[in-house]
Amino acid sequence: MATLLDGKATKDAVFAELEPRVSALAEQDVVPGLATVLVGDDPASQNYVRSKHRDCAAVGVRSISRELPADVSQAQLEAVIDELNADPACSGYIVQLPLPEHIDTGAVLARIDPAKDADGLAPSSLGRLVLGEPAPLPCTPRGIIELLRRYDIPLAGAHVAVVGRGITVGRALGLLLTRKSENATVTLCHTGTRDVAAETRRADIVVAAAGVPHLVTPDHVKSGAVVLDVGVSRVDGVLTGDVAPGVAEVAAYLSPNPGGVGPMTRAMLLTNVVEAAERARGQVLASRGA
Ligand SMILES: Nc1nc2c(c(=O)[nH]1)N[C@@H](CN(C=O)c1ccc(C(=O)N[C@@H](CCC(=O)O)C(=O)O)cc1)CN2
Ligand SMILES: [Mg+2]
Repeated sequence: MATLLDGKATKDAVFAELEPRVSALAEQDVVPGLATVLVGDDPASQNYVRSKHRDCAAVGVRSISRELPADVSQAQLEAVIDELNADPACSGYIVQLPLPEHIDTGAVLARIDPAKDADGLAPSSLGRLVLGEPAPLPCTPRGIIELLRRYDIPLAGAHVAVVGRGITVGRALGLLLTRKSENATVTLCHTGTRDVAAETRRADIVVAAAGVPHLVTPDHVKSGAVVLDVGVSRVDGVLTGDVAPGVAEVAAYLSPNPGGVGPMTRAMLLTNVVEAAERARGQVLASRGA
């Protein structure tokens, strides 16, 4: 049976490491602040936002909540973005996705001050990632890499098959993994891929992020591979991942869903916020010549 990659325990370890950094900022009268923008009343999104606020309390980060009705206009939503961009108590913020259909999501993300982009999903942050320039990193891909690193699973030279080309996971993960610091070789599979199983069977690491319940079955995975289940679907109200149960008998390591990459996404969000506060503090000191 595969060894489970425990995202919850790893998130707790990341939080324990953040606490002294938050204390060091507090000694300089800086309290990092994370704001969340939630539009509408989707229960899953409400749940994710609630857990982000709980995480803030656990680590000593101030949290700010903006909740807007599902029929909010583009202009009203953008006014909230402008407020957060100007709010000195907010070190970083996220706009919970997905947004309602009538909202131009790209325009909203493009309006986020890049210095406050806690999600790393603003176009300027993704552009900087493509160019190899420092930028906040998208939380789920960063969480995947951090989870592998903490279990000593090597990426350099590894063949990683990513299934799913969404911006929040698959496409951004491909960019992170092919940086020189990771040096992995990536195959990005999507709905146009002729034979997904043939691609994943060649891989040392399979990341299933398509949002198709139990898409990855044991015959998609070579013996001894590492498999991360990232996709989220609800089947009869039950959270169901992209990885079928029998995969645990073939893989050497499995990041389960729930309990794997989801908690790591939360851990990396708090890390991004603390880093944003540290950067902002560094800039204030530099401007004073300190
Ligand atoms: N602005 C963003 N929107 C969304 C993101 C994102 O990174 N930024 N990702 C997802 C939702 N998400 C965070 O926002 C998220 C999803 C899941 C989890 C998590 O910890 N899941 C638990 C299970 C929870 C359950 O039972 O429902 C787990 O995997 O163990 C955290 C964050 C889409 N939107
Ligand atoms: Mg839209």
